[in-house]
Amino acid sequence: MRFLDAGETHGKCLIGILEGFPANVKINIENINRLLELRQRGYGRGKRMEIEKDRAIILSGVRNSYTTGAPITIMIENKDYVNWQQYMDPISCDTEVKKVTIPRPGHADLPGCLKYGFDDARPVLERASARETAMRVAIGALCEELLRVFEIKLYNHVIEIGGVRIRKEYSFDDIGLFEKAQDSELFCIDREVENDMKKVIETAKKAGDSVGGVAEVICKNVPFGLGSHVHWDRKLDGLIAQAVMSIQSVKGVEIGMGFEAARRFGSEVHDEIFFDEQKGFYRKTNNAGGIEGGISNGMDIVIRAAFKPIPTLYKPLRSVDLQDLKEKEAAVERSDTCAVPAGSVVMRAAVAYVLANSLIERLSGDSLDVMVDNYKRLYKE
Ligand SMILES: Cc1cc2nc3c(=O)[nH]c(=O)nc-3n(C[C@H](O)[C@H](O)[C@H](O)COP(=O)(O)O)c2cc1C
Ligand SMILES: C=C(O[C@@H]1CC(C(=O)O)=C[C@@H](OP(=O)(O)O)[C@H]1O)C(=O)O
Repeated sequence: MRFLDAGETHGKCLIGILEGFPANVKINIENINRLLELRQRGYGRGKRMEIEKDRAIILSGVRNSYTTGAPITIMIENKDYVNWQQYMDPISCDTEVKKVTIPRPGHADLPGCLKYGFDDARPVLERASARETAMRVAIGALCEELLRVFEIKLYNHVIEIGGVRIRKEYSFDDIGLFEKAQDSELFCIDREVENDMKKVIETAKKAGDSVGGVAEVICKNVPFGLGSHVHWDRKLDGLIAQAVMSIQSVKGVEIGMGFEAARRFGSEVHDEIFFDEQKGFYRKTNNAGGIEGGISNGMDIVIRAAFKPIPTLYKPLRSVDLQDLKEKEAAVERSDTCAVPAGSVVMRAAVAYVLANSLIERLSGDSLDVMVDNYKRLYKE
């Protein structure tokens, strides 16, 4: 598969085209809209989320709720466009009014202007904005529709915000815990700690500051054999890392034990191999996070990402005006204070896309029936 998404944060809409998705997969549009709604939630979001009500409008590639194998086009409307058309209309608009000439440290403003030769960061931030992640979530949700047929399920939750970390020890088998986390304001399994996380966000907001954090995605029931050890660009861990790292504000990606493995002895890290007539090969631990040698090993795939704090600060950092090269306070745009919960949903979508793509490759699927047959042959016989 491949997908392309387009659209500016204050433009008319977002468009995504997903090509190579197999035919005959039943799509429940409500599942897609539910993930879109989850992405909009999360304590610490700004005023924009009060304007938008993201809904996926499918324009092609699906007929009577079944995919046809043709490219799937999705549109998500930007409700804020009515307030921006005079500054964003593709053919004729006022480009003098919404100029951003003092780049925000940490955003794409300065490198974007330098690279594209602009003295106004408006065209840069319009596309760099994480508004675009709404489409990535719609695409990922579509991929989850395929993964669900093979009982592969993904869960996202937040484990740390601004240095406040969940205290709870949890098992990846406790699915109820992760499902319940979706009902909380920060997608957190530890309600007590969640209050402390909210306090950190409040403190940042009052100070005109921002906070980041860490989110985790757990993928259950992933069959062995996705990805490959043979080429660098087919390694599942590499593909996941790229997809997750490309999310706005992600600065670190871990799989399984991640960075902690670098501090331990091999005997404390590697998951010993056992065999049982019923279960086949199995492990008692999953420090590898479900991937060895770039190939899924049949255990849960566990990914964590570190999100840096939001770059727009209401109490701005120092910057330099692109017009007169004088030191000034960075520009302030309407902004979130913390986007880690939303980021966890985007992360889940990014991983869903990679897993669906690898599954299609593995089960050589132009249509779902072929994939199901191949799945049975490989995993059930
Ligand atoms: C869901 C989400 C919402 C975000 N909201 C904002 C925001 O309101 N203001 C802001 O300055 N950055 C926001 N960001 C982060 C910027 O988009 C991001 O820092 C910027 O595009 C630069 O990319 P980089 O952080 O990957 O270097 C958000 C990120 C995510 C994932
Ligand atoms: C629009 C979304 O997030 C936006 C991401 C974003 C940024 O700079 O990344 C800046 C803000 O944009 P605005 O100035 O329009 O409020 C966020 O609201 C969204 O997540 O759907």
